[in-house]
Amino acid sequence: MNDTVCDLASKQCKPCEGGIPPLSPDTISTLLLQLESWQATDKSIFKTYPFKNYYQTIAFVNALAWISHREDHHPDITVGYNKCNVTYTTHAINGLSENDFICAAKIDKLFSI
Ligand SMILES: C[C@H](O)[C@H](O)[C@H]1CNC2=NC(N)=NC(=O)C2=N1
Repeated sequence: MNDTVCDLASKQCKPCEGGIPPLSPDTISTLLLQLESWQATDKSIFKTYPFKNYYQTIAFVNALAWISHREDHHPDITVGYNKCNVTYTTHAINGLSENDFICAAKIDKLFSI
């Protein structure tokens, strides 16, 4: 199995303090196919999750924060009454790394619970 085509959500983020190149546009396209409705710029991936109310939105944000802490990889989040926008980029390389896609897959899984 090609390394970019396997279960992203079961992987763990690797510490990144630079020293690796950002993912290529081809790899980004391949990895995006494994996510549910995420969109990409050349340096980030983002998605807005809908919720019924503020309580459910904040419960999601709390679980997201817990996963971010566990993975030591942190998204930018924008919270509204019934929606949450999640944006991942890898600051250390000013672009996208596999960590962004691993976390996005884990957040998709969280949302589907
Ligand atoms: C060592 C550890 O991987 C780094 O400090 C992490 C922490 N969380 C991070 N989160 C994000 N989004 N980008 C980073 O480059 C980053 N670096």
